[in-house]
Amino acid sequence: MSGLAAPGLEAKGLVIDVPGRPDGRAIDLAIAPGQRWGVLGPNGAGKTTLLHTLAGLRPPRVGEVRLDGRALARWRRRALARRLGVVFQERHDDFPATVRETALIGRHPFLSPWRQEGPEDLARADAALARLDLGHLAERELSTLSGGERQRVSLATVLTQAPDIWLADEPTNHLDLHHQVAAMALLAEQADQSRGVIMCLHDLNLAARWCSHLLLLYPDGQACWGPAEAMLTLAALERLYDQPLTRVEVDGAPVFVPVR
Ligand SMILES: Nc1ncnc2c1ncn2[C@@H]1O[C@H](COP(=O)(O)OP(=O)(O)OP(=O)(O)O)[C@@H](O)[C@H]1O
Repeated sequence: MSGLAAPGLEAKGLVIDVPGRPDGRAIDLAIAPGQRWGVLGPNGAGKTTLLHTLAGLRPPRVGEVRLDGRALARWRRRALARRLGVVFQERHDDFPATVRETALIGRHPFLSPWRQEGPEDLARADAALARLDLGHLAERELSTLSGGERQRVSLATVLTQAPDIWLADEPTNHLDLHHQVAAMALLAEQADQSRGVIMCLHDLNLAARWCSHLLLLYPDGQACWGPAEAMLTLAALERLYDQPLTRVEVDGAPVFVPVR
């Protein structure tokens, strides 16, 4: 399913629908194959709302989202589910399922209603679980996992799906340092395979290190976006978080440290 033809997923004059908030600035951007977009903003800025709107899970207030030039509203739900993969922030659906059964949900958009998963689907799920260091937990009930293990199952489920566009809501949530880097490396690898990636992040330094493009989302509906290096200015980030910062450089990449 890789090999997405440009322009990928596009926001056209998009205003997300955050109740009680002014429209602010309409968003116009394209998540092209190979790009790694990060969405930054304080709590409540609308990052999750934006991601869900881009995934077609909630309607925009104004404007539209297009995939391959066609409005999401004109896509069949199932066709969209094959192309867009969402890593949700926290899910506690908690209907009984093992880790492997959960990863296999990634194959559901590709199965006809009467068809069970086959050996190829199982192989994809097991490969994804192995990639996320979850092979030894494949038979475990999801409800027994730690927060970080659950987060890795969410990533493994979308990896099993292998969508053209990844929409990841805080993909490093609950992850230890090693697995944070592994998750970002996985998303970078997906982009390298001509997939589009957009992720909401709270960690400025992961964003600075791993994102090719950034969208800064302000709580009043204002927004700015562009190539990461152009967005990573001290003034813009301090205003975004209402927090004084210091900028240093490590291995040629900027690192932002909060000033106490
Ligand atoms: N159904 C709703 N009714 C009223 N307000 C809502 C509703 N859903 C979301 N909101 C509000 O919309 C705003 C944006 O929420 P959203 O979850 O998109 O923010 P976020 O940037 O992802 O935040 P966080 O960093 O805390 O995850 C928040 O202020 C939230 O309280």
